[in-house]
Amino acid sequence: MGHLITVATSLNQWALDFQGNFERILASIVIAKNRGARLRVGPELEIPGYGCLDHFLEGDTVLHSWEVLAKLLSSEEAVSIVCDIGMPVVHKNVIYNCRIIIHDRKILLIRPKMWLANDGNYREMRYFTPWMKPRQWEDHYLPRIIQAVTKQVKVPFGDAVISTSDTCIGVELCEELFTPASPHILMGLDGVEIFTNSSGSHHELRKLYTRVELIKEATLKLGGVYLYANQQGCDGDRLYYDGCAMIAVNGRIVAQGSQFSLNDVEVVSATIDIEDVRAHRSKASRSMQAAGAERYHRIETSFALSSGKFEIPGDDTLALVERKDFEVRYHRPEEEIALGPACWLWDYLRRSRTQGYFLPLSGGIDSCATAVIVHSMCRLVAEASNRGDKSVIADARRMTGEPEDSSYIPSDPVEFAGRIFHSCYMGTENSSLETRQRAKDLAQAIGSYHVDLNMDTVVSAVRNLFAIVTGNRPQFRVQGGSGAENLALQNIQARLRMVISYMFAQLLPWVRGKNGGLLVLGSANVDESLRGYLTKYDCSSADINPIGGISKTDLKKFIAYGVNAFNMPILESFLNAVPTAELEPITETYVQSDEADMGMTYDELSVFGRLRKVEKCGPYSMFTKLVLEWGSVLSPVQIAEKVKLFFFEHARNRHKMTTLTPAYHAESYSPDDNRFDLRPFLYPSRFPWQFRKIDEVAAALPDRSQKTVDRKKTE
Ligand SMILES: Nc1ncnc2c1ncn2[C@@H]1O[C@H](COP(=O)(O)OP(=O)(O)OC[C@H]2O[C@@H]([n+]3cccc(C(=O)O)c3)[C@H](O)[C@@H]2O)[C@@H](O)[C@H]1O
Ligand SMILES: Nc1ncnc2c1ncn2[C@@H]1O[C@H](COP(=O)(O)OP(=O)(O)OP(=O)(O)O)[C@@H](O)[C@H]1O
Ligand SMILES: NC(=O)CC[C@H](N)C(=O)O
Repeated sequence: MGHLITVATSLNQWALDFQGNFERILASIVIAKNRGARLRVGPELEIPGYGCLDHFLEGDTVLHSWEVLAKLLSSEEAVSIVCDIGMPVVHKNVIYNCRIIIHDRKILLIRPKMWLANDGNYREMRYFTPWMKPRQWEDHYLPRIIQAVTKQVKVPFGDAVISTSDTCIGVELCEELFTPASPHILMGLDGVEIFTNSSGSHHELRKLYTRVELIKEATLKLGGVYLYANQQGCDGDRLYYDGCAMIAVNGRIVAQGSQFSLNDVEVVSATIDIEDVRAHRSKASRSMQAAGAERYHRIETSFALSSGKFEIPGDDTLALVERKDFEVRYHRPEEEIALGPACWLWDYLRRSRTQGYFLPLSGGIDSCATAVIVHSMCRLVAEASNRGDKSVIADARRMTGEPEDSSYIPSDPVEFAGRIFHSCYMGTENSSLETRQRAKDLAQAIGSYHVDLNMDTVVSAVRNLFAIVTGNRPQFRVQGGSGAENLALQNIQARLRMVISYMFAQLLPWVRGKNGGLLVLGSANVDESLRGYLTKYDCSSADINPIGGISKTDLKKFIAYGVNAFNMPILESFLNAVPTAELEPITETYVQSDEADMGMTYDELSVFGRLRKVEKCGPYSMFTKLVLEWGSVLSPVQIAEKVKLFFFEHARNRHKMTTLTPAYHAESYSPDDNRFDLRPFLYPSRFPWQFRKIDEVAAALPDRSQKTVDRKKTE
């Protein structure tokens, strides 16, 4: 038998955008056929989009999905190729997450998902029921709109495989690859040689390694071809699906698509010799297991994926012949921050049909990181436009108010930023020249339309109003005011910045002679949110936040990376600056620093954050873990004090998380998503029971910190 040309796709689907989703699926089929492929695999639930969430419970979503499938089945494009397409199907009144395998205007098989994703962001059990009958199938009676096209009344529904005249294809859905007893194992032992995997898998920093290892492992022991398709882009929520379609053969990745890209449709192909799979499987131990394996029902078809005779691939496909030396590309976490949130911001902007972004730019690290991510977005737009990407150019023209047929091409990221990105420094008498200048310099390097204003009159107006109404004039601490007065005077500055931001975001396009409005960007990072070190309804309240799921430690590394990657020396000065909110008057003896104010360093805060979110520690288990981690530098009693402070602040400020801005989901934990982080927001924040236990254990433990320091001194 000859070579097989196989493809896997990444599609930028959008939940409930049936028209757009249909067009992208069709475009991917056309590209696959042009490459000579006879099997096309698409992402999970690609017809309605993976992220429909509770809309999966609406009959409309299933109805419109069938309508789209009917159009695909009747299209010329989808003839002479096997297509594996995803949508929800109601079978005997139960909703399943399905793959529909079609060929030449017929449905061959509907394969429901058997192991659903239900952790963290995944809530498939809320909408779907898993298929509970392994290796069994039954008749599914088709809706009449499909019967009219396929002339079939009923089709097989269940856990079966497809037998072509040259090989056997088995279907796997996303999470099924992640389970210990994946379906591909039994299917492979029963002679399935090609596995398709249709995924709706989202980006988290450093996650690609897991996915790649699982795909390699799936075919290393078993032998086989694995076609991995995934959604790509922001489909209407915090998640960014990070594409990276892949093809693996016998434990090696032989083709890989982009992880982050502005492409709407990407098709990854490889030409494979199926004999390699057979050779890989000729092992006695594997044969013993295969001989005793349970059988799968085969849906028999007479078409073939290969030509049936040996032939040298043509010049156009030769380049795709599986390469033994292919190396998987991984991005460093800093690059992931530069690219993932940037692509997400682009999809959000074009899909919301707004005219750009507005960012309160303070001269500090967090809003700087947000600005650099917008810069990265502008670079991606310029690269795509310079490559001639029509859809990116059309979107850019629309959002900048250029006519559709104008000659405008956003080929320069700085010029483009000048049109769609607006930054604003909102100074008060407490602001320093340094932060103001840093904000200005950064805005200049990025090209944003920058506003530098003073808002003291606004702050004084509110302060005066309060004094007139109550007869009391609050003072800062350095002026003799109480803690409550000091805090209220700080918070009003921070909170007024939010109000001013929305005014400017709404009207800056008008000032510049354009229509529409801007989206306000927030820049509270995950650690500060967990600790509650922010003012409720200050600039942490915005429309969307690209860095809300990212820790301060990772953001600092990202800015350091940006110095060279984006050729921006100005970023150095952000890294070297002492973080301060500049909300209080500075005197010769009093300089406010965030770390002193918080009672912990940002590095310590990131460790608390990791233990709280990833390792799911309560106060006591965090204390015991940190005694092991920090015991050589801090005494158990010192660690106990820090842990108690963190939990006290976390609990006391938890109410702020109920109003945090929706943020790009970057780690396994999203502080802002209240569907995701189900916890109360009124806590006994002094945790008397828990803290007493920590104190008792800390007092009884030996202090090893001093000994280590002494030993170091003598070394
Ligand atoms: N249990 C509860 N449930 C629901 N709501 C509750 C609540 N307790 C207070 N509240 C509400 O929350 C308000 C208090 O919260 P909030 O107004 O945020 O004020 P608060 O947390 O008291 O102060 C803000 C903190 O953030 C710090 N900050 C501000 C700005 C920038 C930076 C920085 O450098 O990054 C730091 C500032 O130094 C201070 O420590 C109360 O007035 C009340 O309205
Ligand atoms: N002077 C300012 N001008 C414009 N925006 C500001 C100013 N000060 C604060 N902001 C906005 O409020 C947010 C929170 O301010 P805060 O002082 O708490 O800094 P932060 O959380 O450490 O962030 P950053 O590192 O950006 O300063 C900032 O990220 C910024 O968007
Ligand atoms: N849609 C799914 O089944 C995704 C689940 C899988 N664990 C992932 O993160 O990719």
